[in-house]
Amino acid sequence: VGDPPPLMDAATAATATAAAALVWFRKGLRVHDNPALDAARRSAARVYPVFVLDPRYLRPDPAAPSPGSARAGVARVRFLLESLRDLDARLRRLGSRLLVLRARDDVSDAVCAALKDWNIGKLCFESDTEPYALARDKRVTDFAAASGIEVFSPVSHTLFDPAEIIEKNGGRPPLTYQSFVATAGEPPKPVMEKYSELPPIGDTGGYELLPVPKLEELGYGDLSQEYIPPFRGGETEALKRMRESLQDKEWVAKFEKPKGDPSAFLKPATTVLSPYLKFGCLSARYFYHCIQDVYRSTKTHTKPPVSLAGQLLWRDFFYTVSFGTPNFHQMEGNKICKQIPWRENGELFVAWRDGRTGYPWIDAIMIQLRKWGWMHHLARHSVACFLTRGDLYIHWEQGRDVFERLLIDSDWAINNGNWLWLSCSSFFYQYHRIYSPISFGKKYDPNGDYIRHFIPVLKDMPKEYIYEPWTAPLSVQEKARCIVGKDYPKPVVDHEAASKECRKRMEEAYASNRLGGNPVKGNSSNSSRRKFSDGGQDVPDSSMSKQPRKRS
Ligand SMILES: Cc1cc2nc3c(=O)[nH]c(=O)nc-3n(C[C@H](O)[C@H](O)[C@H](O)COP(=O)(O)OP(=O)(O)OC[C@H]3O[C@@H](n4cnc5c(N)ncnc54)[C@H](O)[C@@H]3O)c2cc1C
Repeated sequence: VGDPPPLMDAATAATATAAAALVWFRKGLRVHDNPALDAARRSAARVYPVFVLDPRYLRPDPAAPSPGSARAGVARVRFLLESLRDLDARLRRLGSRLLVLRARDDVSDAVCAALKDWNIGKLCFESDTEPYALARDKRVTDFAAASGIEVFSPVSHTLFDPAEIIEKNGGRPPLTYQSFVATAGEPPKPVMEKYSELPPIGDTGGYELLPVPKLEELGYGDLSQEYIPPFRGGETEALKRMRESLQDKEWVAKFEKPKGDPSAFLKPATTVLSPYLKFGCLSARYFYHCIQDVYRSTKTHTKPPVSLAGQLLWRDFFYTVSFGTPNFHQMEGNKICKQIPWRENGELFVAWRDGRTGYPWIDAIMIQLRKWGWMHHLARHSVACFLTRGDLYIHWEQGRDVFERLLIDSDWAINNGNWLWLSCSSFFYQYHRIYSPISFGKKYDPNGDYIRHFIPVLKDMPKEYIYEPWTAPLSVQEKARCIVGKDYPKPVVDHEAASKECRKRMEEAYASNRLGGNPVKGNSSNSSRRKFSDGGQDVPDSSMSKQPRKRS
C-alpha cells in the first residue's frame, strides 16, 4: 500500500470498465433508480451485490427498556430483513443474488476485506450524509484509494445533493423551508432504464454464502409474543404501496398536511411510505416524479409545503440542514439549537416511554410506536410535545433516542430535525402552542377507537371518559373493569398545571438565549419564517392549550 491514488470523478468512474465491481448496499435497497448498481452493471464483467449486517444496530442499547434490547427495535430489524430478502429475490430474477456478510465489529473492515479477497476493481455505493456513515465510508474509500480501486458514490437517497444546495446557498444550509425550496429548484429525474440481466457474481472463495438471516439468528430471542407490524419491508411492497396511494388522484391532488386524522389506524391518513424511503426500498426521486405525473393529470393540486410532493421536500430540507450543521443531533455545540435547561426525571421519562402516563391519547401513541414502529405525523407531534415543552420538560434527545430505536422509519436527519422542531429548540418557536393530551385526539376520534385498539384495558370505558378515565366515577370504572390507579395509571402530571409551568420555563430559557446563551435568531414574531416553516407541520388548532402570545 503506497500513496493513495486520487479518486475518480463521478462521470469517469461511472463508465470506466473493471473486471469486478462490488455494489455495497446500505440504504438504497432497491433495483429501480439505483445509479450505483447501474454503474457497476455497465462497467464490470462481474458484479458482487453486497450487504453487511452492522453490529452497531444489533448491540445492546443501554437506554433500552429491557436489558439486552438491541439499538434497533425488533420491528425495524424485521423490516430490514424482509427488505433484504426482497432485494435478493429481485437480484436473482436478474441472474444475480445478494451476498449478506456479517461484520464482526466494524462494517468497513468487512467491506475492505471483501474488496481485497475478491480482487475488486470498482466499488459503487450510494452516498450517505449521516456522520456515522460518513466516517465509515471514509475508512472504506481511503482503503480503496490506497489499493487503486475506483470509487463511484452517487447521491440517490435524496432528491437533491445536500452538498450542492449548501454550496448554492453560499456555503451554509438554508434554514427555512422557503429558502430551501428557492435554492433547490427541480430534482433530477430517476434512472429507470429496464434491463433483464446483471453480470454474474465472481468467485467468492473463502466466504460461506448464507441466506438472509432470520430475526432469531440475530439474537432477538423469543419472538412468539411479539406483535407483527402491518407493514412488510421490500422494494416490491414499496412500489405496490406507492402505486396504491397514487391511484386515488383526487386524494393526491388534495393532500394537505397537517390535515388528516392521526388516529386512523385501519386506513392511515398518509402514505406510510416513510419506512420504504428510509431504507431506500423506494426512490424518493421516482416517488416525486410519479406525484408530478398525477398533478399533470388533475386540474388543480395543493402546493408545498402542505402537498404530498412538499412532504418529500421536507425530507430533503432536513437532510440538507443536518448535513451542514455540526452536532445537529444534540443540543450541545449545535448552533441552530436553543440551549434549554431540560430537567432530569427518570420516572416520568419511563412512564412516557412505556405508554404509562395515564393520558390514554399519549399512551396509545407510544404503544403504537412499540407495536407498529410507525405513527401518524400528528401523533408524533403529540407525544414529542408532551415529553418536552408541553408537559414533562424532559430533553428532546431522550425522546429522540426512543424514536430512533423503535421507529421502522427511524432516520437520523429527519428524526433529529423533527425533535428539534417539536421541542421548540429550532425551526419552530411558538412554545405557547401546546398540544392538549385530552382534546387534541378527541377532535378526530370522539369515541376513542384508537385508544381502545392500542390499550385494550380501556376498551369498555364509556366514550365520555375514554380520554380522561380518572374522572370516571368508581362505579363506571368497575363496570368497565378498569380501575384507575390499579388497571390503568393515574395521570403522571396535571396537564393544566404542567403546561403552564412549561411555558414559564420556556419563556425563561428563550430570554436567556436572547441574552447570549445561543446565537439562534429564532423569533416567533418573524412572519415570513412562520408563513413557511410551520405550514405543513403544525396544526393551528382549537384543541391546543394556548396562552396569550408572547414574543420570544
Ligand atoms: C418527533 C418526530 C420524529 C420523526 N421522526 C421521523 C423519522 O425518524 N423518520 C421519518 O421518516 N419521519 C419522521 N418524522 C416525520 C413524519 O412524521 C413521518 O415522515 C411521516 O409521518 C411518515 O408517514 P408517511 O410516510 O405516511 O408520510 P407522508 O405524509 O405520506 O409523507 C411522504 C413522505 O414525506 C416525508 N415526510 C413527511 N413528513 C415529513 C417531515 N415532517 N419531515 C421530513 N420528512 C417528512 C417522509 O419521507 C414521508 O414518507 C418524525 C416526526 C416527528 C414529529
